[in-house]
Amino acid sequence: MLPVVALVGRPNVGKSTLFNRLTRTRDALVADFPGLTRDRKYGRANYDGYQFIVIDTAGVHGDEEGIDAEMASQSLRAIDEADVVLFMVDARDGITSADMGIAKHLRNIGKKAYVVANKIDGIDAEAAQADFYELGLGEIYGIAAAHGRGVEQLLTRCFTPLTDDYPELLVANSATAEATVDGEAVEASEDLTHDQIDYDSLPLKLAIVGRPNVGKSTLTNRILGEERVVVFDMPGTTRDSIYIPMERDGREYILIDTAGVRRRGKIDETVEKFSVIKTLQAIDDANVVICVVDARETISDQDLNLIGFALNAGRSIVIAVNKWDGLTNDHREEIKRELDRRLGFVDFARVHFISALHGSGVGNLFESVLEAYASATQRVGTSKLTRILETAVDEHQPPLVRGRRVKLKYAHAGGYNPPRVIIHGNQVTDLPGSYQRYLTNYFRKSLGIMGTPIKVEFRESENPFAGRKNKLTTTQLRKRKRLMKFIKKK
Ligand SMILES: Nc1nc2c(ncn2[C@@H]2O[C@H](COP(=O)(O)OP(=O)(O)OP(=O)(O)O)[C@@H](O)[C@H]2O)c(=O)[nH]1
Ligand SMILES: Nc1nc2c(ncn2[C@@H]2O[C@H](COP(=O)(O)OP(=O)(O)OP(=O)(O)O)[C@@H](O)[C@H]2O)c(=O)[nH]1
Repeated sequence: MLPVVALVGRPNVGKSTLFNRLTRTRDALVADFPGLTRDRKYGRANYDGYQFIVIDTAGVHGDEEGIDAEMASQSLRAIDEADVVLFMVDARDGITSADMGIAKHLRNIGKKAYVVANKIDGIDAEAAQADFYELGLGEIYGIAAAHGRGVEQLLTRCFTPLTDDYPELLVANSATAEATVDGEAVEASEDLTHDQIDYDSLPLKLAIVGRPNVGKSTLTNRILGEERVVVFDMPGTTRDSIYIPMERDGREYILIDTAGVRRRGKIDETVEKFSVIKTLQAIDDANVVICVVDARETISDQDLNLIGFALNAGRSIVIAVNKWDGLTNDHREEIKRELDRRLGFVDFARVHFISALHGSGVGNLFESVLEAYASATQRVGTSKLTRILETAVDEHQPPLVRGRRVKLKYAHAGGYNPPRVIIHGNQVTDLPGSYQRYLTNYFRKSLGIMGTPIKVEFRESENPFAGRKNKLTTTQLRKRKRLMKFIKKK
């Protein structure tokens, strides 16, 4: 599971700026659920070797009387869901009464909160920070969210106590990239791990996610109704999903149920049925995600954000358009056109039209689930990948950059789940986006990859890290050491 970090503070202290910095990845997609979450914004952060879920809250306003109500309405919920609270204040403004009010709440709740004094750029940071000890929440961490200063130290500080509880916190993928600094060792060992795993005999973890009311429970029950089931609750907080082992055609699965299978006498009306955190955790924990959308409603931004979150997390996906029963042909054609238009960014995912209620199309879903899983876990050797690269280049030469043709030399596998292909060559960082997309699609087609994102990365043949080592800060070195230790342990 990924740990959850909540950003709280009064308006304008820089919460959104920090949120954007933390959730920015190369293909950033923020899971934003307006309407559902009443002003909370959820994102998946992949920052500086750490991955976690971050919640941005709308600011708590300054008026003393309103604080309780506002904190209760949304910030409190975020704090409740979080493992770590970052309480942001404005280093330039000094303490305000709103800050004092929030601090009081945090002290009462007793959850670990770190006071983050933002906007320390261009001012006497130490003097400005000193002010905030009065909040009574311990050490003050100065940052400039807009420039990134201090952010890494802050994260290292608040995550160090969590690394034992949350092994997923440390990113294995970016560790691979980092670890090439020290040679081939890590990449080789990652391959070894992958090669040692017999994916076919592992239970396939399958999450069924979607907005409220799209039919997740109906689908889960439909799938389970046909199978022999043992239901068990993972004990813990409300944010835990239910894990249900099942068997289908001789293969083991674990269904991760975010909706809660209907069981008589067990429905607690007070618990919010739909939880974004629960959904995001389930996606993260799954091998394959079935994203359920409602055919009777237009595809919403929330649907797209869920799908985007799954892709960003590198998960394989299958899209199930539910409630396909009882629609006229015209209506169906219209829905299909709408889907084509809005789901272009996941054109590699299979789309199924199903009726969870009547069961039609549900069996076929599993074919795509297995196909996506096989795509994500397949093994491909360097020689095959390099051959594909050569054919791609033969068919369509890379462009000239500053009068020289970009040279692509060889390709190798850089990771699995999702598959990563690393291409080495000269001037590769100058390759235009269109050619990078051409190569990505070419690899996808040649490898027959469906339902899973594929990442193609480029490395300069000369050691791109040469001379960089000395420039790493001590914190970076320490973190790298920890990452290496973590990878070796895995
Ligand atoms: N100088 C400086 N300005 C910053 C920094 N971080 C944010 N700001 C500025 O502070 C202002 C508020 O930033 P936001 O990120 O929108 O603040 P917020 O806390 O999300 O505000 P609400 O959305 O109203 O709650 C913007 O004008 C930012 O450009 C920083 O590190 N240094
Ligand atoms: N016509 C039709 N209705 C369906 C279908 N699947 C589900 N429904 C109906 O849609 C409603 C919502 O279904 P649920 O399975 O409770 O949806 P959910 O996604 O689990 O909802 P939450 O638990 O609130 O997140 C119910 O009234 C179902 O009977 C379907 O395939 N066709």
